Amino acid sequence: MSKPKVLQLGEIVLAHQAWERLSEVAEIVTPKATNREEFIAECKSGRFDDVVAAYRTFPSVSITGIFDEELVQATPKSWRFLAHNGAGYDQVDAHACAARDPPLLVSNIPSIADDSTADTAVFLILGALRNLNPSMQALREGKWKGEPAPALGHDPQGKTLGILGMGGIGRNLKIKMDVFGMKAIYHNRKKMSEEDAAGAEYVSFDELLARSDVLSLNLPLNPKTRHIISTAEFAKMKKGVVIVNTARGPVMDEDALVKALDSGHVASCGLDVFEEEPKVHEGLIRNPRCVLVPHMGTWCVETQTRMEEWTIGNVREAVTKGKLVSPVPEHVKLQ
Ligand SMILES: O=CC(=O)O
Repeated sequence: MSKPKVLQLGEIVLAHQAWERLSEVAEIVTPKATNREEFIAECKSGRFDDVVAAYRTFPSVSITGIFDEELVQATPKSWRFLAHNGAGYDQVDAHACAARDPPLLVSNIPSIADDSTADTAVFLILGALRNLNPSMQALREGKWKGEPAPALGHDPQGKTLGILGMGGIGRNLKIKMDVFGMKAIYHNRKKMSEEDAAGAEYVSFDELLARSDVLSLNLPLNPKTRHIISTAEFAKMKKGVVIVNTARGPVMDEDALVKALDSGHVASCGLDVFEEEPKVHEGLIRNPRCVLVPHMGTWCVETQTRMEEWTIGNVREAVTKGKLVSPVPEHVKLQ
C-alpha cells in the first residue's frame, strides 16, 4: 500500500532524525514552485492531489504567500492538515481554512516558544529602560560612552510592567520580571484566574495604558489587534513610558510610535518585530533610544529544535491518526 503524502514547505534545519522517522509513515513531496503564482498553479495541476498534510515554516511564505482564501481554495481536498512551525500563525487565515469543505485544519506550537520569547522581552525591557543602546553604539565607534554621555537609564525595581495579552509568553515574562522587582498589571479581553495570571493585576485597556511604566505587547496579530496601539493610545500613556514589542509588528502603528519617540512622550523602545519585516522604519533606525533586534525571539538551538520536533509530531499524528496534537484554538472543535 502506498504511504500518505506530506508536503514540505520550508527547510528542516535541526530535527533531522524526527524528519527521517516521518518517512517511515509518509512519502515526502516538495514543491517545484518558487513563487506564489507557480505554487497556486502547482496546487491546481494535480501534483499535490494525494497530499494529506503539510509542514510549513515562516520563510516558506516566500514560496506560497499568505495562506489566504485564494490559496486555501486552490488546495486539493485530500490535503486536510497544515502544521505551522511557529507560535503566531498570522500568515495563515484560520477562518478561510475552517470554511473550506472539508476544513484544512491548522496547528501551531503552543508553549515551546514561551521561554525564549519572554527572555527576548526581558533583554529588551532592560536594554530600553537602562538606555544601554547609545553607549553600546558609541563604544563600537571608538567613542567609549559617547560625548556627551548618554542620559541616565532607569532601574526596573518598583516600576509597573503592563502586559497587553496575557497568554503563555505574557505569564512567563511576568514571572521573570518579578525577580527584577516590577509590579505587573495586564489586560486581556477577559480576566484570568489568579493562577493563570501568576498574580498580575487585571485592569481595563485604558488603565493599562495610563499606569504602565513599561508596556509589553504580547498579543497575537489578527484583524482586531492590528494597530491596537496608535496615536490615541500613546496619548493615554505616561510621559516617559517604555514600549516593548515581541509579538508582531503590525499590532502597533510604527509611524505613530516614531512620532511619540520624537516628541519624547515615549522615552525608549525595545523591538523584536516590525510592521514590514525585513524593512525597518527609518525613524527607528536613526533613534539611538530604540533597541532593535531583527525578529530573533526564538533564535536558539534548543527552542528551534523543539519547535521543529513538535511540528513534525503534528504532521505524524495527522497522517497516522487523522488529527492534530495542538490545533490552533479556532480549530479545536473542528477535529
Ligand atoms: O515569532 C515567532 C513565533 O511566532 O513562533
